[in-house]
Amino acid sequence: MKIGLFGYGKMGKMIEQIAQDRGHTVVARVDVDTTDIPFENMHVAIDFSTPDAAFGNITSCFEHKVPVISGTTGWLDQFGQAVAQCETHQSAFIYASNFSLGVNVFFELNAYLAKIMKGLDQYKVSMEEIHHTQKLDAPSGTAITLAEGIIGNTNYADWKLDEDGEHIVPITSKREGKVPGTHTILYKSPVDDIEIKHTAHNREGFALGAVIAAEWIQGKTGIFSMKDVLNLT
Ligand SMILES: NC(=O)C1=CN([C@@H]2O[C@H](COP(=O)(O)OP(=O)(O)OC[C@H]3O[C@@H](n4cnc5c(N)ncnc54)[C@H](O)[C@@H]3O)[C@@H](O)[C@H]2O)C=CC1
Ligand SMILES: O=C(O)C1=N[C@H](C(=O)O)C[C@H](O)C1
Repeated sequence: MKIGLFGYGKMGKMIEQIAQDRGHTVVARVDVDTTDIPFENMHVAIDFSTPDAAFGNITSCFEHKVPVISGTTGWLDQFGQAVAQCETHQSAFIYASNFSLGVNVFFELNAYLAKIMKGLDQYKVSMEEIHHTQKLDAPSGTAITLAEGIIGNTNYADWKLDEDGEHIVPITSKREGKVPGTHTILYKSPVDDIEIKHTAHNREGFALGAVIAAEWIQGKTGIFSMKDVLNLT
C-alpha cells in the first residue's frame, strides 16, 4: 500500500515506522510547507496534522479520490462538511479521536457503564484527561468521544471543560510532561466511587490502529468508524 502522510510530527513519524514494518511504502510526507503533493501515487492518506490544517488536507485528498484516515483532533466543527465532500467525490473516510484498540474497548466499556448508571442519581459523573504539554487542543478528542458516550446513554445533556452542573459531564484537562494520554471516568456518590481508567504507555497503539484502518479501507467507498474496522459489538 502506498501511503501519503499528512503531518510529519510525532504521530506521522511513528506511523511511518509501523507502516514500513508492515510492508507498506510512504510516498509523501506532507507538512506545513509542502508543495506539489503527489496525490496520484497514494492508495490512502493518513492525516495527523493540526486542528487548523486537518480540514484542508482531508478535503484536498477527497478531491483527488484518495481515501482518508484522520486522527487529528480539535477540528470537528467542520466534520459535517468533510463528510459531505467525501460523499460528493465518492471517496472513503474514517475519523477516530483515538485509533488504539485499548481505547476503542474503553469506549465500549464506558457506554456499558453509563447504561448501568442511568437513573442512579446518587452518583455524579466527572472526567479527567492528562496529556503532554505540546498538545494544542483541550479537552482531548478522546475525552469528547467518552463524554458523548455518557450523554448518549444517560440523562446527562452536555459536557463542559472546567465547569459543572446538574446534567453536565465536567471534564478537567491536565498538561504534564510527555504523558501520551490518560483518561479517567469517575462516578462519585456520598458513600463510594466507581472509576474506570485507560492509560496509554506510548503512541504505538494509536499509530498501529491508524495503519490497520488504512489497510481496511482499501477498495471501499463511504464513511466508516473504528467500530467497523475492529468489528466491535
Ligand atoms: N486519533 C488518535 O489516535 C490520535 C490523535 N492524535 C492527534 O493527532 C494530531 C497530531 O498529533 P502529533 O503528531 O502528536 O502532533 P505534532 O505536533 O507532533 O505533529 C503535527 C504535525 O503537523 C504539521 N502541520 C502543521 N500544519 C500542517 C499542514 N498544513 N499540513 C500538514 N502538516 C501540518 C506540524 O508541522 C507537525 O509536524 C493532534 O491533533 C493529536 O491530538 C494524536 C495521537 C493519537
Ligand atoms: O494529542 C495527543 O497526543 C493525543 N490526542 C488524541 C486525543 O485528543 O484524544 C488521542 C490521544 O489521547 C493522544
